Amino acid sequence: MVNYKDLGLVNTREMFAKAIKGGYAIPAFNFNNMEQLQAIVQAAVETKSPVILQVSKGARNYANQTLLRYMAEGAVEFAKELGCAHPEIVLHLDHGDSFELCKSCVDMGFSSVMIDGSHLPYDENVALTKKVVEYAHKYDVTVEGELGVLAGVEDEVCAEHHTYTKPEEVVDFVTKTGCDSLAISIGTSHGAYKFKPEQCTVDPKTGRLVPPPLAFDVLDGVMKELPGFPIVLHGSSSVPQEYVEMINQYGGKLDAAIGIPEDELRKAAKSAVCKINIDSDSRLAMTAAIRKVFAEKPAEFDPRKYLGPARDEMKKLYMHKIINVLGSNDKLSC
Ligand SMILES: O=C(CO)COP(=O)(O)O
Ligand SMILES: O=C[C@H](O)COP(=O)(O)O
Ligand SMILES: [Zn+2]
Ligand SMILES: [Zn+2]
Repeated sequence: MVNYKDLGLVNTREMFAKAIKGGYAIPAFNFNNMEQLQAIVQAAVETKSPVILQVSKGARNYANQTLLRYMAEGAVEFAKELGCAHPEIVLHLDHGDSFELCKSCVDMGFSSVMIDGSHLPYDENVALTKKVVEYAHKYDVTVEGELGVLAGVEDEVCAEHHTYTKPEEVVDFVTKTGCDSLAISIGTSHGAYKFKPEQCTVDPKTGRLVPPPLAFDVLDGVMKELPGFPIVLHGSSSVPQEYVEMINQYGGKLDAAIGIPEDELRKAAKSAVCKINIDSDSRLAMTAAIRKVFAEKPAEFDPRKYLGPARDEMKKLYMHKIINVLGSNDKLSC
């Protein structure tokens, strides 16, 4: 049993309270490998931003949960070496799907866990979330629950349509479970194909596709029911078209990849939305940079020569999100 406090990590409680008050959102970036983690920490330190490091089930299968935990512990020391004496780093389980998984993360030093019972019948979601909260709170680990279902593939379940969160359920859910934050469904979804082209209009200036707006009325309804309660948005990559074009230019094939416009995320970040999840954009930045090196320097075979540029591109992306979209920069004294 390791407690996250001994690893220099923090939970989300104060972080979220400050973010809601300050009208910004904390970036929750997924990581699966060293280069992503380095880029996240470098970006957070350079912008003086708190940050949430997210580990998904896929990441655990790919990189091993224990190794990722030690990497996150190393991230705290790395941030200090980079000049931030008091970094605020959360190690969070993304889309936990069982009590046992959440418990094992709490026991190995995660400071925050998500229990995603959103695909279960309401009462089962309540019971499972409550059980995780009761365990996690014993160790001061914060818990994210979820109500409403995102369209697309989520937690190995595929939903064709969004089921928006019902504002009339949120007070009951939060009261019964005791969760610390709530992920909601308002039209975002996971991955790089969030909208079909036929759902979009065309911007006459750029010729690019503009997706339908998020259901801000649902978010407003939730905030009215739960004033000041921390809300989380999953599936919030914006799928920068520069990266899609770069990938396609250098031999990739991404057709009609469309994300959430950054203006909508900016608007959400100013509200009670205090955690915004971004994974796909980092994958796109990494892939674009690697493809460029492969295309331009076909004789290169030292991984550092393409993973290095990929790391730089991801860092640029993370800094952009922090400074220009979420507004979480300059929140640490360091
Ligand atoms: O929600 C996410 C992780 O939980 C990531 O969403 P994206 O696929 O939009 O990056
Ligand atoms: O929720 C989805 C995250 O982007 C994690 O994705 P993953 O399961 O492929 O690691
Ligand atoms: Zn879910
Ligand atoms: Zn998610």
